[in-house]
Amino acid sequence: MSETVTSPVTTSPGLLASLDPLLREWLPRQRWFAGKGRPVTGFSLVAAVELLPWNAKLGLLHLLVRAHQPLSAAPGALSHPGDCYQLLIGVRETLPPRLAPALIGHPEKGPLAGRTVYEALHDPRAADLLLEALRTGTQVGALRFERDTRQELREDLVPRVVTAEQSNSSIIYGDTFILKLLRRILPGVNPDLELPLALAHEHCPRVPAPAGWMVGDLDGDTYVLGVLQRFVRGATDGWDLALRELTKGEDFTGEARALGRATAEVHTALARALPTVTLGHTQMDTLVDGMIERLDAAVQAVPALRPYAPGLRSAFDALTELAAEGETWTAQRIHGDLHLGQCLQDPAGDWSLIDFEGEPSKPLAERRMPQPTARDIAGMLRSFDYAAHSHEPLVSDWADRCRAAYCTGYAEVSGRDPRSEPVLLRAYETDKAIYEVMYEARHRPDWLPVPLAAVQRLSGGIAAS
Ligand SMILES: Nc1ncnc2c1ncn2[C@@H]1O[C@H](COP(=O)(O)OP(=O)(O)O)[C@@H](O)[C@H]1O
Ligand SMILES: O=P(O)(O)O[C@H]1O[C@H](CO)[C@@H](O[C@H]2O[C@H](CO)[C@@H](O)[C@H](O)[C@H]2O)[C@H](O)[C@H]1O
Repeated sequence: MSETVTSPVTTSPGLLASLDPLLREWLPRQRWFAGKGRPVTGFSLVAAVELLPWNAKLGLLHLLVRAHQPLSAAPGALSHPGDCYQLLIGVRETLPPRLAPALIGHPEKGPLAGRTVYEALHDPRAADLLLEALRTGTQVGALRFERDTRQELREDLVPRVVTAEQSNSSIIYGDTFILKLLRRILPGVNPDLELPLALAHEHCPRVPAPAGWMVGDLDGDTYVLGVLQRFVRGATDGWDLALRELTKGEDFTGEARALGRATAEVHTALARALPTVTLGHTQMDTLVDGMIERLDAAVQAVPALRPYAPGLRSAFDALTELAAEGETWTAQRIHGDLHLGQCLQDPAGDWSLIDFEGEPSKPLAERRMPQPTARDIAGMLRSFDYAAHSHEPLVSDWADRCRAAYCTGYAEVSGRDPRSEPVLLRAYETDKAIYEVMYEARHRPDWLPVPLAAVQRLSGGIAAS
């Protein structure tokens, strides 16, 4: 039986006070929490909606809360209202054993005292309610659920939560749809909805079409909160597939070439759907300035980069020189964070690209700027290199062959071989490798040798093959 919203009531701030001590503990432990390393000192409520009344047998609260954190981890640093997060909080007397892992805690004060609160995504009744709200196009308080009525959305799809590590949280419905609930919420147009919608409009089959979306209307701003998308059934992601083929000693160039074709199909459709611009020397200088700033910051943070800095810098200077000589480039909307893990292969062998959110740490306006397609291509070239380096023993020419096949596939569809612009490609690959050095130093120090090996190669001036 499907759940429906019973009480479109905006909830009282007393509820947040009741949850506050529990959330301070729970939030920083979540994979998707962006403010790691700094304590949460409190919350302010941005919006709250009771999807089911909190004092009912099953209560369901939709909260947008701003976490207060000090700007640095230094003792005594002042706390500020920081990132805004989307939370779906269930309230029950007691939790059934199957929901025990979702426990947030037992509030001691305020209206929720004595009850049990938990992460409601894991509760099929809450998941059903979200699907039903999308199906029926419900509006409740500041929350608006919308759908593409051309796609059939059955009400009996059984939900299950995605347990893999991810930056947001997703629920799969009956292996037919997947709902991604964005966790760190920003006002404005979100490319994770904008680009798949634009691609669906262009009938691009390489990106699963959005079937529904969930937004919040707050103080004149719209916040994208969730996207329901066709689920690619039985899919394997490109990263897992590449590692599997490496282990078996199988050739991956056929897949790499197909991935190049898929990327070009998506780029071509995006260039049709959304504006493109020409980058002259002023615009290219601005892009290069960003690359140099990221290099400088990375050298400060990771001293192992220092010996390579001049060589890396030369990759950026070469681009500036070309721009000064009058060369121009086309920029368009791109994926923005493309790597093998963002590519899904279905059992028929067809590839789809997912996760158009861009780099989550960047502001939305920056993520939505037109950019050279070389940026996405460089991301994939780096990914083949990563895959080769995670295999023992290192198969030295595996990445080179995949990288070449990917570029060949890309050229077959787009008519432009990325290798014909080696200076641009080297600059973007260098920028990506520097980003990866920072990422690995922060999150996975064991992986640091992988981008550092690329840094060594790129600083020697060897362009992508
Ligand atoms: N349309 C889809 N079909 C099948 N699986 C998907 C789909 N979208 C996402 N997934 C799975 O969910 C995981 C997380 O999705 P993703 O969009 O990358 O989320 P996040 O932004 O949280 O990292 C992916 O790695 C993939 O395994
Ligand atoms: O998947 P996200 O969008 O959160 O991207 C971040 O994490 C990625 C790792 O999970 C990281 O990707 C790097 O490692 C991958 C292998 O694990 C490799 O395929 C990528 O090429 C490499 O960049 C990504 O950089 C980071 O933003």
